[in-house]
Amino acid sequence: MCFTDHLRQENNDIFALIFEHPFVQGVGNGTIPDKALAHYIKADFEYLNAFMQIYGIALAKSKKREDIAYFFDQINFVLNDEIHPHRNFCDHIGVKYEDLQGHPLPPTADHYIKHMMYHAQMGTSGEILGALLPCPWTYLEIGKELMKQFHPTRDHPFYDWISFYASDEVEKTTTEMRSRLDILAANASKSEQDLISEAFRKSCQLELKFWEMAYTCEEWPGEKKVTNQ
Ligand SMILES: Cc1ncc(C[n+]2csc(CCO)c2C)c(N)n1
Repeated sequence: MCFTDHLRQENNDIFALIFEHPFVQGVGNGTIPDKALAHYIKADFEYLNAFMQIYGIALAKSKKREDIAYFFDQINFVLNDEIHPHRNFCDHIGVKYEDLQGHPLPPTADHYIKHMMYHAQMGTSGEILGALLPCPWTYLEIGKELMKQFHPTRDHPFYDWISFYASDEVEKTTTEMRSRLDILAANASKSEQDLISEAFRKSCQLELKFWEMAYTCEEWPGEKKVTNQ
């Protein structure tokens, strides 16, 4: 068993909770309150900006041309392809994408991006990938799980969202990140491997909490608005 197989096995409890979360099940059966969809897109637009910045930090720390090219391609993917599933949600609720951009991150999304930023700034390359991997991996499995459970056809309201995440491109992104992490972990000490596992598990848990944040329209308490600083 390779390192990332172990990670997947150790976090099976969280993957299972994600698949059965009411937001994720609501994507499958086409019923999610509009409010929750809007809350999700607002937070996810900012999350994807942060994700690209983290790839940028990883790129800046890369020495080999091939690694630079890898992070560059991943930024390009998030920038130009990840907008399609967002547009699917926007079209469904009849809201312009632009109106859901530039909003402050709710607490859970704020915590998640700061967790990834921490590993990007303070950790090894393995730790960075450990913190990033649950992002494509949980979404790929959600896409496949919803395909299996609901067999959506083109007339399903979230057909584009589900088929995007169940696609070969997202599979390729996940497989490539896994193989890169497997190589780094194979050359890492036991204590570094433990740090990678810890970063991976927290990101899985924060993925689950992100769905909950969107479903409950989580906000910061109090009257004064916060910013994304
Ligand atoms: C909270 C949250 N987690 C994961 C994704 C999915 N996702 C984000 S970036 C990316 C590509 C990675 O190279 C994928 C698959 C999302 N949209 N929002």
